[in-house]
Amino acid sequence: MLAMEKDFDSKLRIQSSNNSSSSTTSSSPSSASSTSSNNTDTGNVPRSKSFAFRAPQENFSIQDFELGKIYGVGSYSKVVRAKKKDTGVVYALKIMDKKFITKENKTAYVKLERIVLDQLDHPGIVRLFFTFQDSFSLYMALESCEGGELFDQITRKGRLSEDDARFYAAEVVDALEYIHNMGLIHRDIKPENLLLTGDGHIKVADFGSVKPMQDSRITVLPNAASDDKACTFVGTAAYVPPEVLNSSPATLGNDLWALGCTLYQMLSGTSPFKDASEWLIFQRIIARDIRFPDYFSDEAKDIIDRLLDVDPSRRPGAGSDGYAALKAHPFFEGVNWKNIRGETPPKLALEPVAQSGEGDHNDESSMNPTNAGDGSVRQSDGNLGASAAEATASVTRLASIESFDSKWQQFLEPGESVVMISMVKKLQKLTSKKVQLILTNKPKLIYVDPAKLLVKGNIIWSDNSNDLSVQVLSPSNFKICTPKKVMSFEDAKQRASQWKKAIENLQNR
Ligand SMILES: Nc1ncnc2c1ncn2[C@@H]1O[C@H](COP(=O)(O)OP(=O)(O)OP(=O)(O)O)[C@@H](O)[C@H]1O
Repeated sequence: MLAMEKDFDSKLRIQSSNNSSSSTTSSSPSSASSTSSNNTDTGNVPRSKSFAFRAPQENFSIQDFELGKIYGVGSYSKVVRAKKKDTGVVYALKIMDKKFITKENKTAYVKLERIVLDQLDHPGIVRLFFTFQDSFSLYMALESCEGGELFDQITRKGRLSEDDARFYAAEVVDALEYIHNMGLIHRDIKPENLLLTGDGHIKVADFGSVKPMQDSRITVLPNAASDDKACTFVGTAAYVPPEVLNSSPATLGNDLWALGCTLYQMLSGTSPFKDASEWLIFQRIIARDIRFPDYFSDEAKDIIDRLLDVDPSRRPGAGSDGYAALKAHPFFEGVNWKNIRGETPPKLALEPVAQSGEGDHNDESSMNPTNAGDGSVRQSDGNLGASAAEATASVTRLASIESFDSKWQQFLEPGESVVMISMVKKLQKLTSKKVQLILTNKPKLIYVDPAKLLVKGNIIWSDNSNDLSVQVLSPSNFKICTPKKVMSFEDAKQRASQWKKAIENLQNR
């Protein structure tokens, strides 16, 4: 952890020029909007090995901020609304626990996101203003997106009108054109990572999976590059293109496929390759099994069909004429590409009032910055109407395909399918045991001894959260609570919140 702190420090203090002025001019959201532009010229992007970050590392402490609600919890971070006490400026503070990041080997991802966001300057991309750290945590002060996730808008509205979907898709296209021109592949485009400003404009977020292409204009520090380990993919199951499932290297076509899936989801309310388990989702993707609802216009069907081309180089935006082909598609007719940020956005659907558990926003432990990275329960995840398949498809890795082995089928009845499955550790006071935890659409929740292939426990299902609930303690650790028993589990793939979501979605189905 110390090494990481030093590493961050040294990388952040390479050059002092510009920094003092940038810290006063660029560390507030208002200055961001004045400097933001659609300009894809990278003249202002430092390209040498030694450079000063635009977003400086400040000597702030968490006490300098008044913390508000938790915007959300990621696999290794927590994002909290935070008002700087002296200036009154509101940020989205991304808090990462150093110990956890180091333990989980996420250092390279954190550095990469930091350095990439630092060099991106576009109104459609979440801006990084400054960073700071203390002994326990790293903090990134991001532009606060008060409108929440596009995912929540789709969930609250059921589905979007074609005009509204066109507006959001055009803003995403505009930001993606910039990202691709900078030589980056985002690799996790999906409605959860498309945030909205308070007035309803799109901001692309979550650059933790970003991949710089060979000719990238972005300067990447040593050890900050993301890796593509064999047998894993980066991204989210429901939005992954078929070539990635066949282990082809990432191209910008990945993002265009994901854009097609996202547009489909805006118009229909669900992603195109929806199914009861990741395994089935992958099968659908490989078979390119797409069904368009009747109410999709011909233009919408056509653009989605083209974006979901199995050949990544034929997706509009990936060809030799670049984004011109995508922007000229009849679906986008009438879009004023020169001034899309000047258009009036769709009206935001507001958060439904007080679901149970919503009061946790002010829960002291979740507001305690030293708990950063503890993966406290994601607050308003807006997922109540979403299917369990989609919830479980989120933030999962291809490695889980291997755990979806036919040997688990013997624990299913005919017609029953797996919603979520993980090799987890069942923690007891002094010992821990590896078990296969299996959630099915019945619903049924069992854990199985993986060596003896014996059911070791059947957790009595209840749709009532008083009788069955999941408590997330960290990205990896969670408890399943029933009136008689509390069972603790550790999921090495950090899917604690996904387990919670999957179980709750089945309870709310
Ligand atoms: N700038 C922001 N403004 C408002 N909310 C944000 C902002 N950035 C992130 N969030 C919210 O916080 C949640 C957690 O974000 P974070 O970047 O930590 O992880 P993630 O992208 O959700 O997940 P993962 O790291 O697992 O891919 C997001 O889902 C989003 O809803």
